[in-house]
Amino acid sequence: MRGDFPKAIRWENGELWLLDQTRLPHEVVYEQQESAEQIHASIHALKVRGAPAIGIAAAYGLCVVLKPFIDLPRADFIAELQRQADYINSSRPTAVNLQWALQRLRSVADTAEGDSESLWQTLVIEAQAIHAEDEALCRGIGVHALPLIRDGVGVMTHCNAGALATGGIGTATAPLYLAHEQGISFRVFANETRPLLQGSRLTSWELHCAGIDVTLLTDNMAAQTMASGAVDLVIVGTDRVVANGDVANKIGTLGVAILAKHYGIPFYVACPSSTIDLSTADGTLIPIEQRDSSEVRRFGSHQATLSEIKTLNPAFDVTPAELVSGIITEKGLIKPPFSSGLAALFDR
Ligand SMILES: CSC[C@@H](O)[C@@H](O)C(=O)COP(=O)(O)O
Repeated sequence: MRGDFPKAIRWENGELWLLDQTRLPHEVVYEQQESAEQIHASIHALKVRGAPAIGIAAAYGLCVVLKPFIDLPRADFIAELQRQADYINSSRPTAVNLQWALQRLRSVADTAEGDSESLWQTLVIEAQAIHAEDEALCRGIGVHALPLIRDGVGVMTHCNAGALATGGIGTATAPLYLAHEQGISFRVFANETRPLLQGSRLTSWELHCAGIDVTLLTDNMAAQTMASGAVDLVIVGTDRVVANGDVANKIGTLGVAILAKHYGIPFYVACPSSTIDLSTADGTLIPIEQRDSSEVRRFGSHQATLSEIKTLNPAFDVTPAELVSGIITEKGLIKPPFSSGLAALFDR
């Protein structure tokens, strides 16, 4: 991946700047985030998106929001922290990294010594640690998934689990970037990902910028492409993996997994351990974000149907564990049955 590729999140001199991903690939514009309402809106509108990136942005965002309160007595500062964290956490329900990152800051506040100002500095250090760790976790995922990318393979992916969705080289894309660096020749099929087109606007753009051979498909071309024999494996990211190995990811992932099963193509999920939620037993308990109907009625900025037509717009679906061939984390590849392998990641 080229060093000058735009980063999703920049923390500079105590300021939070987010790349507005809704304008990609045509415009690269950063917006400074200055209030809780703005941060909430940026996450909800998918200006920053992808599970790890949402967590990082929320952690920095909480620091931005708390800065004006550093003169408060410590107990009042902590009360404000809890209130603002709850508010930012309500911006999107499915990606567990959002609550995970905010919980890390809450826990720091519970244990750190000192007045509100020094507590604020500690929160900033924790947010920076979350960001730096995510960069390392992406690379770790890439190292463990690299053996899957053999010379000549075709890889299908869905949505964007790339650099734009993380603090590093992405999750599903991490082995692709490493394989490309090593001169391995492979081909990527990026599903367009209706309704918000993360596959066409983001994944195909970021892989193309890196010089990776990427072919864009509309979502309804996935079956035919698999049937043609062009796809050797699927790798997707995830917003939440739960204790039994069920996987929530962008709407359409479940269909790709069912197709992969039909054609005997391995279906892998790549994620950092921060996306694993052992407190949720199975996928039926994962909250699925329902988004505004207007996103389905539109194609890009074009109104594609009548505004009175009813729609469905779940932003995510849940792929049952039995359709997943392996879960790749920074610690290695977990094979089914997943419950014990996932628990072992957390020494349980
Ligand atoms: C490494 S990101 C993994 C997932 O967050 C990604 O696949 C995804 O579904 C993103 O959805 P989005 O709605 O764009 O935030």
